[in-house]
Amino acid sequence: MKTAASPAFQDQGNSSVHSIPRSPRLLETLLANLDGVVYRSRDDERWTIEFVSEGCLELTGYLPEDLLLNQRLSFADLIHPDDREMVRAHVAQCVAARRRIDVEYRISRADGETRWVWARGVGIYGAGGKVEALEGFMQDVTERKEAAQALQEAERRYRSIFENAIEGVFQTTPDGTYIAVNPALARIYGYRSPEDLIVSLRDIRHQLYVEPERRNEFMRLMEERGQVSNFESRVYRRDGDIIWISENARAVCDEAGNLVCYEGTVEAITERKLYEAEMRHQATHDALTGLPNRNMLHDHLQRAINNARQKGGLTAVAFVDLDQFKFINDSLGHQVGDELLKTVAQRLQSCLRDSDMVARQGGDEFVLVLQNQTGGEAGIAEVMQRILAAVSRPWQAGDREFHITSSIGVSRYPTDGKDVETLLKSADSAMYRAKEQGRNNFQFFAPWMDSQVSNRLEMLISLRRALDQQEFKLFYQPKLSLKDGSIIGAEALIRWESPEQGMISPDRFIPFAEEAGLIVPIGEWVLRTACRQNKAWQDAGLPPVPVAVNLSPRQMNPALPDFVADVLAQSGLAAAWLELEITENVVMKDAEKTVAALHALKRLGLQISVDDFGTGYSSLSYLRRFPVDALKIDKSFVRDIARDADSAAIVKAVISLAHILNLRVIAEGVEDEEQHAFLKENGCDEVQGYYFGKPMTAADFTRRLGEEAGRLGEAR
Ligand SMILES: Nc1nc2c(ncn2[C@@H]2O[C@@H]3COP(=O)(O)O[C@H]4[C@@H](O)[C@H](n5cnc6c(=O)[nH]c(N)nc65)O[C@@H]4COP(=O)(O)O[C@H]3[C@H]2O)c(=O)[nH]1
Repeated sequence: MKTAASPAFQDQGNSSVHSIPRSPRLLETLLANLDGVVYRSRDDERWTIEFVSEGCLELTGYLPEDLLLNQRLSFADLIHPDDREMVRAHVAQCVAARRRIDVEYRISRADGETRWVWARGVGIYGAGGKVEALEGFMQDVTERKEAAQALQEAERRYRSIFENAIEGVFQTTPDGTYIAVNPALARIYGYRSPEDLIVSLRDIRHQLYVEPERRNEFMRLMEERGQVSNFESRVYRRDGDIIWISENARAVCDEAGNLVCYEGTVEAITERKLYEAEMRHQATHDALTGLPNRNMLHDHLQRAINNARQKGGLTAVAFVDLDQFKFINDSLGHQVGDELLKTVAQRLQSCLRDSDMVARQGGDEFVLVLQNQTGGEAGIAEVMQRILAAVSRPWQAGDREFHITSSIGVSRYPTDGKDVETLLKSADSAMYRAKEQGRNNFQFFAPWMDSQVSNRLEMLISLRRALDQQEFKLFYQPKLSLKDGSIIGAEALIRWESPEQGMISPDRFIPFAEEAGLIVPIGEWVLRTACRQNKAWQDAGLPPVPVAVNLSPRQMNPALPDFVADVLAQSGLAAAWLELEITENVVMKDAEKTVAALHALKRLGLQISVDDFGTGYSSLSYLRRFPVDALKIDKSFVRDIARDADSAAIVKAVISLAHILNLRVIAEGVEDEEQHAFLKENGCDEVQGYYFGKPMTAADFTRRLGEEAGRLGEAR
């Protein structure tokens, strides 16, 4: 018996007050050994203690005597101030309702520590029904309370994670109904709440998965491995939208190993999927036209070859190149060029079946792969005709209308090549053949085309050699006055005498030389040669005429005026006997710089004419700003003068407007008397064409000038 903690008892000596009778020893021992305290208090403001058992010291740190009749402190003082009101209300309610007191609260121990206690008790009622005392038992439940609180906290935390997770969390039965889901899953699947999802989504296989087999696959993996990771599927949201999700889940089994449910997480990955698809698309498609690019073309063609090898059938590869693309790009700018490429891409697609492919190979080149051509060559030819017609339909850029044509080369598997590279090369060679044939046509590959200089690399090597080995020649074509038919000039036209292929026309190599940057040295050679030749004719006493030299857009650089001055000085030719022919697109391209360069050239004293007039897009009024002396009407208008009223009207309009602008007019490509008569009648100044003389060697032109001198002499 701990004397210091001996039970305190205050006999009230009042028979109306219930009191614990003086206990026998057994009861005392029992009370002393209780893990808690037995108490009796008055139901007054301070809950004055009348009896408290020995455990008081251990529970509160105070001796029973300290509390007895509030000697040191009252029972109310012992209760933690924050809980006092709650305890008071609870006790009052219980007493009033004659219920058992059952309450948990904190007390402040003598050593300052706060402990949780669980107090139970009853009101002791007197004869009048008035409560006389409260009796009960109180024990320390701090450990249980803290454990419960920790559990609650842990649960709260997990619930918070569950409720607030960005990922969806679920539990489902193996037969596909939801047991529990979190708000995120409801959000991902488009339901109002987790409850809404659980009641609405009853059949996961069919209501959720776009491909119901995914559920089978999910179950199979679960059976085999007991889990799935990064399981990606397309699913329906409540509103029918389709999204991508990725699931991580595991099978939950009971102790006996029986499957209870599946639980896991769901991540919405639509954006990532779209991004991945976009990346894949970018790697395999051309950004401008959206068509498959070179990489995809190669893969596709390889598959087409494999297919044709296994199953037979004719596969064709068509190389489509736009004829005037460079010109449009240079003169109208890249934006218009881009629009044109997009238009052509759409038109090509519209000519093909779904199983065919059109890819952009680069620049203005497109490649078509036509599989399983049951119609044979005739069928392919029909498709090519359709494509030529579709590409050449007029197209609109802003408020202007344009025309463009294409040249197509076709190779066939297996006749023209058995692998991707060879088929493409053969189609490319055939395309060059189509260009040579006058453009706006298609050609099937033939083995002899391989020996032609159709490969660009070979072309480049050959052109460089041609410059070094002096394989270029200048021909001269006479220009005549329409007034008296006299020779009033010569146009210098380049020829390439290739040791392997004989005479090659400039149409075949000039565009390539322009593209490859070789036009500058070639152009310099032309200018020197023409000036030297003209000076030689003059020195030989022949009638002096200006020689006209074609200038490519690439030559229009700031150094050109100095270079021309230098060439004139070296050759000794007076500037008045040199004429430079620039095409319309040179004029239009970078107008400010061109105006400056043209003025500098004009200051040297030479003549400038605008070539191929009418084929480009410059307006006559625009020409007012340029210091030019003459316009050359393109031969395409001259050719059609007699047949086509529009061409005749254009030629007439150009002549009269040029005269208003004080410019000379030269018609080129005059081939017959009818054209000659029309031009003369309508006031054209000069003519050039096969009717008066084809381009000829310098020696032939010397003779022609000699005859002219004789004729002039006779006339005098
Ligand atoms: N159908 C027909 N054609 C006729 C007639 N009369 C002349 N021609 C041809 O018309 C072209 C006129 O030259 P271009 O329009 O400047 O067109 C030239 C010019 O743009 C370019 N070119 C020629 N030589 C040079 C050069 O030295 N430098 C540059 N940059 N380009 C050149 O190559 C183009 C073609 O030259 P060529 O084949 O010599 O073709 C020449 C000439 O042979 C005719 O009555 N009927």
